Amino acid sequence: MEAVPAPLFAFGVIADIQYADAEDGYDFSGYRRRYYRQSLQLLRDAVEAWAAERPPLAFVLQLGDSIDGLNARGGRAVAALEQVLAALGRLPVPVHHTWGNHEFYNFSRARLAHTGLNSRPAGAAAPAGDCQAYDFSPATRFRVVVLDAYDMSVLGREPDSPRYQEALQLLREKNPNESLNSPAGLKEPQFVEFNGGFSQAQLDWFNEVLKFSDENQEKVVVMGHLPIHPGASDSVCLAWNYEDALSVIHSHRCVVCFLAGHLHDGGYCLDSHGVHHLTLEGVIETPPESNAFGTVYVYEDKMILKGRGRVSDRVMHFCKW
Ligand SMILES: Nc1ncnc2c1ncn2[C@@H]1O[C@H](COP(=O)(O)OP(=O)(O)O)[C@@H](O)[C@H]1O
Repeated sequence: MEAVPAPLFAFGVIADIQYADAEDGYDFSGYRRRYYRQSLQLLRDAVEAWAAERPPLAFVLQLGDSIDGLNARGGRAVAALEQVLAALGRLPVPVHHTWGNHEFYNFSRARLAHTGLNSRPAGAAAPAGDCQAYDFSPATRFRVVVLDAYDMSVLGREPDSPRYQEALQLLREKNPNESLNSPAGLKEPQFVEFNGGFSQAQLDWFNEVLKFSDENQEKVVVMGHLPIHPGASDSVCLAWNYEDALSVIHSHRCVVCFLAGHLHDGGYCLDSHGVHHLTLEGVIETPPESNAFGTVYVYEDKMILKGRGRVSDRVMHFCKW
């Protein structure tokens, strides 16, 4: 019998834990149940499963919305975050975090930088300013880029800051609704307050990282809280200027996969340039008897996602090699 080749390395993925010590509730539409308290147990179950994997995982990607905005109202943000980080801290491997809207409902951007959700290694090259994007290389000829989908946003920044004003102006231009969280009647429904986008400085930095990766024959996985391809999202959950991020990716050959959260139903597509877009199902809308996380096994020619609970298994071939 032919031996199954070992992967080069493997990593864990999880999205939208949205933990709060609160009774179950519902999403805005009132139809989707949210298991606020149980989500911490599902995270602990995920950690236990990852910790038992052999060979051990190289790292875990947490795709944003680790705690729910409900915590802010109850003054429980710090306690909730401590519990989530303690659960993840049982893993002996690095966890890389991207920030979602619910992080900003609980903490300012400045504050988040001083919490355990700041996973950017000290001294890592990053865009100028307070953008949280960074990249790292977990293995030879492989790179992970962590994007900051709320770099251009009204969430997380002081109302008197230039970036807040710039974001608000753009949002108001695109969204005339009384509630800026409402996408009703919009030509570009992603222009809602609970989303955000990428600044030009971040896109320029991203372009340089991908140029380096192209030149060094690296394969790149990109992660961000907001999806950037309509085939892997509904029209509301996309990043404001998702097309700009896609243009940067498509002007290089190195990117093999874009990982996102935010859309709790999940999504997937293979785009016209051979990039896999995987939007992970959210833990928060996952019943207690199931789960929503995965392990990605990386090979020379493909990545294999082993999904748990609501997350499906998936083989993602590297189309450009
Ligand atoms: N269609 C809508 N119209 C107005 N407000 C909305 C709408 N959809 C969501 N919201 C509000 O936007 C915010 C973010 O929505 P939420 O459901 O919490 O997003 P998430 O899926 O990230 O948890 C909430 O305050 C919610 O009440």
